[in-house]
Amino acid sequence: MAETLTIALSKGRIFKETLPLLAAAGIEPLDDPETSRKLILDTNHDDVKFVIIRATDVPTYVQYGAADIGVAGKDVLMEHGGDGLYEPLDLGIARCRLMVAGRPDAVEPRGRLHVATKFVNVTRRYYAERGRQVEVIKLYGSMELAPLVGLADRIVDIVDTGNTLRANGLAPLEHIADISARLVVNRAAMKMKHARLQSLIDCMAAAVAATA
Ligand SMILES: Nc1ncnc2c1ncn2[C@@H]1O[C@H](COP(=O)(O)OP(=O)(O)OP(=O)(O)O)[C@@H](O)[C@H]1O
Ligand SMILES: O=P(O)(O)OC[C@H]1O[C@H](OP(=O)(O)OP(=O)(O)O)[C@H](O)[C@@H]1O
Repeated sequence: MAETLTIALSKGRIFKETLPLLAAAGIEPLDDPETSRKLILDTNHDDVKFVIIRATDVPTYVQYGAADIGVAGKDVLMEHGGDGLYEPLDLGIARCRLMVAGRPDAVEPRGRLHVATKFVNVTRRYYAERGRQVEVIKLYGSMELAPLVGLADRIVDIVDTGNTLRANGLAPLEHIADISARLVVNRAAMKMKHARLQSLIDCMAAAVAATA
């Protein structure tokens, strides 16, 4: 049997939207991660496995070679930095925008701007490039709450429909980047398992082109 090919995916929208692209490459899971408690899923190929992990952990697993290939949002990749990763394909799925948001009537504070986010590296870089010293406050979720309770003046978060911001009386203020999910490949695996990975990338690229 050939050496195992390990594919890292997160539950939810990434898994759901990647499935048809993997099916185009002839790869299908034998379990549903939404109902199964298993973290390693078998597929219809004995030598292909999925590992089901948090979205933010995908670059780390692929960087260290614990997974050969994975799917991660560009937001997560920007925050991770991309060390040890090859990014061969924009899958065009899980599209959204990374934005600065705040109260619609937001004024500049007297002191430093306080910005709450889980994207601390991206946020520091964004303001540093604009020559602004800001206080970045690391949160792990529910960023929209921060300006409502006086924890921060702004947030940096994902915006899709804008419903979450609106529901909390916030508005998008500055666009940082357009986001979609990307295929990421471990650099060493790309050499060692080149033929299999390249044919998987090619099949997925054809499926992406067909849906565009
Ligand atoms: N509302 C959204 N609409 C479209 N794409 C989104 C939306 N929210 C997040 N995304 C994209 O999908 C990716 C995965 O999001 P998902 O909600 O599955 O994980 P998460 O909750 O951000 O991560 P974690 O599991 O670490 O909390 C994000 O990195 C982003 O690129
Ligand atoms: O602009 P919207 O369409 O409201 O989407 C934006 C929200 O989606 C994401 O959250 P998360 O993935 O936790 O929420 P979801 O899975 O309910 O979209 C993100 O952190 C925002 O809170």
